[in-house]
Amino acid sequence: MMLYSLLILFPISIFISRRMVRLVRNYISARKYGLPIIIIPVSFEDAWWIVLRPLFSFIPRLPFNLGHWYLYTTMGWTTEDGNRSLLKYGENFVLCSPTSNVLVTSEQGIVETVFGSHGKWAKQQDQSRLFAFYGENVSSTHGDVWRRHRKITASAFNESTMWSVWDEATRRAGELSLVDADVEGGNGLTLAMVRSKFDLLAMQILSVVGFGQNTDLTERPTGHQESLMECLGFILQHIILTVVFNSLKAPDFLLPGSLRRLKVSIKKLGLYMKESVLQHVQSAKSKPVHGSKALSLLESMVRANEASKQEQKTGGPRSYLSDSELYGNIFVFNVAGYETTASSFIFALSYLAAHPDMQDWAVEEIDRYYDHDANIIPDYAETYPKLVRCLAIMHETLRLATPAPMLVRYPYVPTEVLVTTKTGARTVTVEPDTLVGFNTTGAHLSPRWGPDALSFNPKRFILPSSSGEEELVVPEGPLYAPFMMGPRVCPGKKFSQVEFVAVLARVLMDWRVEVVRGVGESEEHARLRLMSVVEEKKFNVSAHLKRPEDARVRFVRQGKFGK
Ligand code: HEM
Repeated sequence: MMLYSLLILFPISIFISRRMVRLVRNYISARKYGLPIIIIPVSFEDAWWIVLRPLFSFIPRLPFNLGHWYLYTTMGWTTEDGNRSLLKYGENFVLCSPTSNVLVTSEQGIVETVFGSHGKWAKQQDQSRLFAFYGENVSSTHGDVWRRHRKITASAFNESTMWSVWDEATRRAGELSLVDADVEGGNGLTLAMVRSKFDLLAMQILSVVGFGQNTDLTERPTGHQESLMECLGFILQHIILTVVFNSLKAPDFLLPGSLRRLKVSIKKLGLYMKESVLQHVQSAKSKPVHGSKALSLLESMVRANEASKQEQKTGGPRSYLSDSELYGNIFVFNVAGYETTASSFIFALSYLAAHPDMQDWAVEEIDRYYDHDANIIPDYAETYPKLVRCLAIMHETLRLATPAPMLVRYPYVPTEVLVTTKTGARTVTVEPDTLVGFNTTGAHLSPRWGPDALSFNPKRFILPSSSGEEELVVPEGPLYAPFMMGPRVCPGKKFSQVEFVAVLARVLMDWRVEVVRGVGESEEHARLRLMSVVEEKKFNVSAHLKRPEDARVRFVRQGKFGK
């Protein structure tokens, strides 16, 4: 018995001692910044902790605030924290763990230095390569390789793509069924139900615009066991499971059903991508594109790639993408574009249900520019630029519920940054083993936004222009950066904005979204309750509600389209 205890306790004590030594070393190094230090015994960089963390969910409830560190041990902790740490510790502080130090910042100068340039600061390797299992891509690469990826992939996000996004999003949103059988009884839909409807919508739009697959959800081409949407959908909805278990080499019979299904979907999606790339390469070689024909992201990318191959200089560095890099990129477009946009829909609709005055304000704009014929899709170039209130609603939603709450970088070599501390500005050297984390949530909810920083007020982004028309004014820089800034700014920014505006405008033409009251509950109380549910967020690839079952909204037909 004694021997068994020793066999177990010995490695554990070695493990703990080594971590203690590293913690002390990192603490000494963190002190040089002159900033508040939060000591955390484990970090979001410890892969084993990510798996075990849920087992320790009791820690925050420990007495005397002993478990305050638990919050900071997950990548998206700022989603839960809101602006609390910023108010308590300031715009700069350090998370010190045995694994590394993270300099958390929302200070303009530091963010501009670190995220504004690509040369000296890199994305954290482990994180950026998570979704590279189909191939390296624009998100997983750095330096010259990244430049090659970015050049080819950027060509996919052109104005003709935006036309497709607009048309597809408007059409799909018009087909949405937002009533459930129980709505007659006045129960409406839980926010979880609404999310799953808009998740599906975002996925359908991506699969059409991304792959050019305008097929039924379940249509299976000859030789395929699953439709493209089925396997893409399954992977995207189980993305964490995919990342964790994709490399598992265990035989099928040892795996639970969901993992077996995942393996099949991963393989099938690979097959679909291979077929699509092959087909587009052949068509790029044989058929030039005429006029403004809208191409899918994949097709545009393949065509730009083929053009690059033609221009390749003998002996020069490779200027085009390999097939696996094409697969890697189209997959990462789907991962990056799906959760982020779907999450914006659910938060925006919840805010609008809780703020009927803002909904009226948006509908007033939509009424001005939309024909009341359901079959007419308004012209993208004519209409989209005018829907500034709808876009302001997206910006306000992304400010309050940003899907990318903390972005991290590390310097390739020891690099100096100017940091403001309680005693004034000082230049500090950031070592390559230290991360700089941009606390976007803190910046978005900072008191710099004024006394109503925590309120939903999309009007803050609108200014009347000299011509009397309303103009969208979005602050530039670290105060508001949901799409990031600098050279690695999100290439799908406009894609998601066009999609959001098209969907919101069409949904609000058809429906009015209202909060559902509990028995004997006042309207005012129901709205406050809805907002309390919306304020409790957690991070899981993007922002999610912690209790989406605890609030309901009802979509009431507006009948403007005579339905
Ligand atoms: C509300 C919607 C969206 C938000 C808030 C968002 C946000 C972001 C942010 C913050 C980054 C920078 C990440 C980093 O540097 O670590 C990023 C990168 C990226 N996004 Fe988006 N995104 C959205 C929609 C989309 C869409 C629709 C697509 C594609 C269809 C897309 C594709 C990408 C790609 C490929 C990157 C990596 C770019 C690079 O590293 O050079 N995103 N996005």
